[in-house]
Amino acid sequence: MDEKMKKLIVICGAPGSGKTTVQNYLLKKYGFQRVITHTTRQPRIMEKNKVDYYFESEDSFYKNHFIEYVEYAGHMYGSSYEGLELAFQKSDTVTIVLDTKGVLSYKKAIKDIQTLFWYIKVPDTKQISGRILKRGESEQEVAKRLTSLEARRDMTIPQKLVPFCTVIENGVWQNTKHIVNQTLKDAGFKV
Ligand SMILES: Nc1nc2c(ncn2[C@@H]2O[C@H](COP(=O)(O)OP(=O)(O)O)[C@@H](O)[C@H]2O)c(=O)[nH]1
Ligand SMILES: Nc1ncnc2c1ncn2[C@@H]1O[C@H](COP(=O)(O)OP(=O)(O)O)[C@@H](O)[C@H]1O
Repeated sequence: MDEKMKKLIVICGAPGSGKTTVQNYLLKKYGFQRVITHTTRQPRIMEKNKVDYYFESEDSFYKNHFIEYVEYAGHMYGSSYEGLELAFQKSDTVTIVLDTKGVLSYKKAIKDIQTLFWYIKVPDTKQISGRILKRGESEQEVAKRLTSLEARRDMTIPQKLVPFCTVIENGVWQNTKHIVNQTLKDAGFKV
């Protein structure tokens, strides 16, 4: 594929802010592909291996060729060169969900691809735990993730991301869809 055709949308934000919901909207409405990343955490009820993540053991995780990897709330997460390549084989625009630390590493590593960076923000953070609980996780699990150092860091946009990251407010979903469409349009995507 011509490198100039390739486009990447990097999505970050707090747990439960709607990163996956926004990504799924992009896949459904625009036919973009998602970059599947790797994790050592257990799959949630509806999650499937090789669709939502490559679910890895502590050993198999380190066998991948990572662009970057992080520890987040006690589990490992990493994005591989293979995952990115596979997504680009299927579409010239792909999206990836990362934590905010991974965004900085990714930005440094991937320089030849036109990239949009989005930080998903919930206007009222009190809504977050309610939204996550609807996803079917236990209250204990949700509490552990939300109180982690990484989740607290990602609850607001880190200063280093401000110069290049577009903040997408995810309050009422109907409005979010318009914001996403408009943001793509502003970036020169045909919508
Ligand atoms: N740096 C990095 N972060 C990742 C990767 N894959 C997922 N994440 C992030 O890891 C964090 C935890 O993800 P997850 O367990 O799915 O929880 P969620 O944010 O509540 O949906 C989120 O901030 C994801 O964006 C990766 O490959 N690299
Ligand atoms: N605008 C919204 N209004 C209400 N619920 C939402 C909205 N956006 C996402 N959700 C719900 O919030 C929960 C967390 O969203 P999700 O996309 O899984 O978050 P993340 O990937 O950031 O952890 C899901 O149950 C999802 O259906």
